[in-house]
Amino acid sequence: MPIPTDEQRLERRLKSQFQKAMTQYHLIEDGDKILVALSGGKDSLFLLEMLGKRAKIQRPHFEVEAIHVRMENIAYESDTKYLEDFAQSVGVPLHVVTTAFDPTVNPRKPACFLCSWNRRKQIFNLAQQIGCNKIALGHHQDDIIHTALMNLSFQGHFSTMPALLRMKKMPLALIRPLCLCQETDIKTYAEQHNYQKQRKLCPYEKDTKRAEIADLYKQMESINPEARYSIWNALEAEEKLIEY
Ligand SMILES: Nc1ncnc2c1ncn2[C@@H]1O[C@H](COP(=O)(O)OP(=O)(O)OP(=O)(O)O)[C@@H](O)[C@H]1O
Repeated sequence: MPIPTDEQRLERRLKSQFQKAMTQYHLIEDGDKILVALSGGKDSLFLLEMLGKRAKIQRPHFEVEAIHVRMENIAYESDTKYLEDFAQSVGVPLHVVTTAFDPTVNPRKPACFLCSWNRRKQIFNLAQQIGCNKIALGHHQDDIIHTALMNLSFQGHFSTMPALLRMKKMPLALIRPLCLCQETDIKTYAEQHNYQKQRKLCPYEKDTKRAEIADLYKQMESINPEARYSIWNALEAEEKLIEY
């Protein structure tokens, strides 16, 4: 048997982590209709590719559509044509929705909050309109760990963005199928597969606290290369990864 190349090993690892997340956190069931939230970044592109390809396999049988939300008043240059072609190449219909928000209406709410609130609203509305029961987001394991450290440092509780979150007020669940994948692996995969980078020009984007926490986490990993697994096991043990 030929020895697999680094590229093949990476692809196998990512696929098996994706598969493991699906079963371990009960992310996908037969008959699901999933709406992938596609920002155009490497993570949600990779998520779309994985779900699009997985949907072609017999069991579980599920359908996939995607949404990309464009914020009219933010100079976030997403190449819509590229996203449409990408979605088509993995056999997923893409909905492009354009919206806007007024940052002056409620000056006490930061622009980032208003922007993401509006984006979420569009995603939830479309999911319900087209009969989706799940929304898939492109957060990976590093995002989930950073959020846990943020909540611990600033909110005074141990919690994070769960892999599966069933909404209480509507028949919808949020899923994060990349929750076991590491950011560096997705980045390398995206480079190997020539994913096109989207240019972000958001004037409001300066979440310095999150960037500082990401640096802190790097330091933790340099002290203990197993820190990732330790934090993840703690989240598992405290049942923070599935919310019914
Ligand atoms: N404009 C958008 N349209 C649709 N979904 C979005 C949009 N922006 C973000 N999302 C969803 O929210 C997730 C987290 O958003 P975030 O801004 O942290 O990601 P990103 O760094 O822009 O891109 P990505 O996570 O895709 O690499 C994305 O992975 C995606 O699923």
